[in-house]
Amino acid sequence: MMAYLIKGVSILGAEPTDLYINDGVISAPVENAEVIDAAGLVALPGLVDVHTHLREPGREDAETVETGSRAAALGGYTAVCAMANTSPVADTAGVVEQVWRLGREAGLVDVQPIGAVTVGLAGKQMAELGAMATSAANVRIFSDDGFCVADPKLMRRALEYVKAFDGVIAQHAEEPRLTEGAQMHEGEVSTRLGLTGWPAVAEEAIIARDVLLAEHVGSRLHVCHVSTAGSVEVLRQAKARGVRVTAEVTPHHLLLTDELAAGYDPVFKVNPPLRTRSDVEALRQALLDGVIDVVATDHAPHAVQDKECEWAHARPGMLGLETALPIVLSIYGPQWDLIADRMSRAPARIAGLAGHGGDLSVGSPANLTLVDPAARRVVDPSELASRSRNTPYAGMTLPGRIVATFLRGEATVLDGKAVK
Ligand SMILES: NC(=O)N[C@@H](CC(=O)O)C(=O)O
Ligand SMILES: [Zn+2]
Ligand SMILES: [Zn+2]
Repeated sequence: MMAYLIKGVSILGAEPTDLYINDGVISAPVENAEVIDAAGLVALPGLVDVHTHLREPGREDAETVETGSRAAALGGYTAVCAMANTSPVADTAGVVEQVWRLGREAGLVDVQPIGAVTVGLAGKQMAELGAMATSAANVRIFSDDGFCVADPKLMRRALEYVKAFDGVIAQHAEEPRLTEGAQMHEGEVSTRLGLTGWPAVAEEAIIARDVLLAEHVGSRLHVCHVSTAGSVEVLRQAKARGVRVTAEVTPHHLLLTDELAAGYDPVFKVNPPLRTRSDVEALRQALLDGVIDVVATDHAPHAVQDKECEWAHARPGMLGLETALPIVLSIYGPQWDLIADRMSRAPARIAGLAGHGGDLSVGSPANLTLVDPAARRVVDPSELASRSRNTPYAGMTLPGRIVATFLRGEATVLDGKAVK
């Protein structure tokens, strides 16, 4: 294993220093280390994504564990949690172990599988949560993402069940009866365009119900892709009461609005939909306040034929892994401690990933990324490592280039390029 001297690096924006990596950990000075000139670079703990779609098994034409892992490493990530809406669904020990193993084989990030809450994501019968928890994949997050666990009794039972092993239910909050046929955010723009609306209350009503259920049974709830100002208020009150709830926001909900639907380009179609400017402002403030705990990408690759078609027929979802840090930097600027907390420490804690989200002190696992905050780049979909091309940021100039990423002391990215 190669030893590295990362020379003149700024850890979380502090005065430049030398950082050594040896034997998989941040180490005391060693001889014969490979020198990386890190003047002007900032070191962050490796980013952790609690919400990634890798599409394998089943839609390897859109993404594989390997291509998604490469996109993640290039984005500065050292761990991603892979959502269960694959084909077959990750609702058994067999499937989660397969995804976990593929992640190990790719060796670019730690791939932590998420297990489905219900069999086939059908919302009828609870999946074998215990078997997935005790499998080699060691599943702790369970989610029917893509669908809402709409049945309150099932949701209650799932919350109770995972308590035994400190698991968490990650809810895609969407009351299905309120979003039938929905194409975009319900508001002025949907009225103007004549598209069926997805009202904010469809999200807020489920979050309100679920925080009450989590409070009632004393379990952990995680809310996926929070998108409205009203949801933030429900979460703020629940947290003030001490409910064990955490929440995520995506880079796209922190930046983009429903006005983008006006061009009918399906690259902007996503679930939950892009909302209004005032929702965006509330989400930005909630991430600062800690009412929203983490930034999660909801990286949702889709094949060309599923995206480059009529708006109504296009699949919802957008790429996120390779642009998340630049988007967050463009919004918040160099608030490195905030970024490290919301994109590494807090997500590692929620996912129970020991070894990630550390403080880069001597002896801790060398999971880290080096960022050049002064570099700017134009997003070019053809240059992405993802197998899909559905980025909403094409042509945008964004700050921050990921120069290197290390997973347990092994370089996964050097000079801005994946090493394998
Ligand atoms: N976010 C999306 O619009 N799509 C996700 C599913 C989901 O996160 O709900 C997908 O799997 O494509
Ligand atoms: Zn979802
Ligand atoms: Zn998702």
